[in-house]
Amino acid sequence: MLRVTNLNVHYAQKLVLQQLNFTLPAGQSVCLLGQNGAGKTTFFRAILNTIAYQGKIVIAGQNTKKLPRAALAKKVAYIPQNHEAPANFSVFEMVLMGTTANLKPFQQPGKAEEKRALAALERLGIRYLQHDYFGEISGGEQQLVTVARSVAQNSRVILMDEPCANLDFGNQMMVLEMARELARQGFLIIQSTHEPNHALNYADQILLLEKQRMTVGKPDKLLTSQRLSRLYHYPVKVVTVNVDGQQKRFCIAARKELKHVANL
Ligand SMILES: Nc1ncnc2c1ncn2[C@@H]1O[C@H](COP(=O)(O)OP(=O)(O)OP(=O)(O)O)[C@@H](O)[C@H]1O
Repeated sequence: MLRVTNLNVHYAQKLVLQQLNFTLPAGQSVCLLGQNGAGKTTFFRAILNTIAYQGKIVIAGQNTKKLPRAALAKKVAYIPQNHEAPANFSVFEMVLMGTTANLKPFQQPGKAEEKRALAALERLGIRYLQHDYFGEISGGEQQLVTVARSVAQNSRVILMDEPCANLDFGNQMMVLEMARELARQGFLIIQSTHEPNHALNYADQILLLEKQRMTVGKPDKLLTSQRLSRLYHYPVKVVTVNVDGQQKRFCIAARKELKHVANL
């Protein structure tokens, strides 16, 4: 579904992504981990063809560099980290806009698109917001609307840049479960996150970005105490807990005392 070959990205003299080579099949929920500034958004930008890069990115057999923007939008939906709030659009209109990626030039959304937009709002549990202005709802609600828009877009690859960042605990779980459900329906979902517990419990596959390089693997193999401590420069322990007969793994901070606080 997504094949990345010899991907290198620089900003001026600064090398951000170096020699990335991997393939991700359809039907997976993938978590992308990496420190602040590691290059997660840059990786998404390369897939979206909005920055210059060396190498090749192929989605469903097609080189994304050669796809016109509209054709790429049919294949990839993107939820950015910070969304601008166009105050004069309603929530329903915002989500309906997602459906236009699949329309012909100048074609207006019809009944089928309206139905899809409403279904996406329903799925995110925010249909009650449909008549509100996007600019007048909370940051977390806006986040859910952008997720609904990407679902309405119906592209087979969905890139989510920290989709849970502004959400309350229940809505975080809902987005994670929805990502997993969409993956079961054949979508490829890649979401960046700073919460290793989301990756440990909800991802089929992990992308771990460290020192410009990407490592790909299953959560139980890749997300060890040692690896996560090294990644975040902070001692953590991954523990296994039996939850209602199921073995779940959690990452917890393992520093015994806060030395940096004592030094203040
Ligand atoms: N337009 C740009 N011009 C120059 N440098 C940039 C640009 N955009 C990003 N960078 C740099 O590239 C590096 C990777 O940035 P990126 O936003 O991809 O990181 P990230 O992993 O998404 O970070 P975070 O987790 O903090 O959102 C950072 O050092 C950043 O300062």
